[in-house]
Amino acid sequence: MINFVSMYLNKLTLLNFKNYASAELDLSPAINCFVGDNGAGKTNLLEAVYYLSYCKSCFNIPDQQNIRQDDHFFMIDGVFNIRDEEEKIVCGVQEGRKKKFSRNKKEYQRLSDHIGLIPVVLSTPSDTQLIHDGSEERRRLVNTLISTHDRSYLQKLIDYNKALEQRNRLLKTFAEQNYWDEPSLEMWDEALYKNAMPIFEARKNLLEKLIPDFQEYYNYISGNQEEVSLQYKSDLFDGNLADLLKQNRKPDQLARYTTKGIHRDDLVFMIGNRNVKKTASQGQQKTYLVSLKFAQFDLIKKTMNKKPLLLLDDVFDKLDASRVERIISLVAGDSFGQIFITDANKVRIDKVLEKVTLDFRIFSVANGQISPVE
Ligand SMILES: Nc1ncnc2c1ncn2[C@@H]1O[C@H](COP(=O)(O)OP(=O)(O)OP(=O)(O)O)[C@@H](O)[C@H]1O
Repeated sequence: MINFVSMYLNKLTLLNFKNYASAELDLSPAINCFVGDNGAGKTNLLEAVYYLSYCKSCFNIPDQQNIRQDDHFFMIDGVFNIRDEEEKIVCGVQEGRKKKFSRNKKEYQRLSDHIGLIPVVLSTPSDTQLIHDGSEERRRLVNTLISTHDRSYLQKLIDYNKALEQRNRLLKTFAEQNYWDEPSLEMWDEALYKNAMPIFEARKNLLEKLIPDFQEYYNYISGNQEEVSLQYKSDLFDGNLADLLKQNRKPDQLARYTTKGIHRDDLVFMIGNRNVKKTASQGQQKTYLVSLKFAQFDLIKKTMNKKPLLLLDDVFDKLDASRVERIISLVAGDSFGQIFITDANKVRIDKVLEKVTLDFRIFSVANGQISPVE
């Protein structure tokens, strides 16, 4: 049996963070539920926990915008229990100053040194962007997942993107000035295909691990109602990039950009033989995305030997009662660690928790005030 590193957030203190002037929470090591009306500040609490893990907002909101309106700084203070030791993580942002991030009062010189200490997985309604937005969103997910355990991956991606930018610039110049210079193009080809192959292999490996777990979760949550698939699409399945670039000189010349490569990679989300984006119901889309997050959770758990904190924002909305029940039976089992759940529907949360045997705490959230529900 694997012994995962024990890890949970014991106490969370906020000062001037979003709609919280000040708040202090003593948390359960198992399940924590935040209930309250729309706009009360439930998601803001999950965002604060996310900050303590990734040193930034989960919604790409600039730090300064998270300072409470009319205030000049915010502070998020988390007391964790990691391997039975107390660890204090503090994030402070002051207007016009560099963000400060510390562990046990020692300030980090590089925020990247902190990433990985406390992994979290967040499921939020805005995950639907993965389905509805362009392929860049889906590549970002894959890149984030790989870079959590492969530090060299991001550098290869940066090098690839730099070469791609230069090559595209060259193709544009050729077209505008009506000439063609094969050797200077070949120089960038080499930088592209050298980096493309390991990136392609890393993505292929990741998806080979992720897809079976994802399908298993989807089947379980949906009660085996639908068959799902997730497919990795890449030009590199058609041959190596060196050959593809050579074969596509003419299309590149006409398009004025590089038409083949891993910058075009995508994930195809299907239920049965239908594309999720076009035909899946909101509940099916939700099930798809939540299953993907759970598979992501398993992957991080296996690679880092830690159970990430699981943040479930409004996860039950749009799901029928049996799907809700199966999700809760999953997260309240042994496989998961500390969980944070938000819901605007208190009745649903009470019902969901009826069968839970783990320790849980419910907090009522209203206008940036939090109170434990006895
Ligand atoms: N910098 C800020 N200063 C003050 N208030 C802010 C700031 N940023 C966001 N808010 C407020 O936080 C509230 C949104 O909180 P949050 O998204 O956590 O709500 P919620 O309880 O999750 O709602 P829902 O159920 O609709 O998802 C809004 O009222 C918003 O105005």
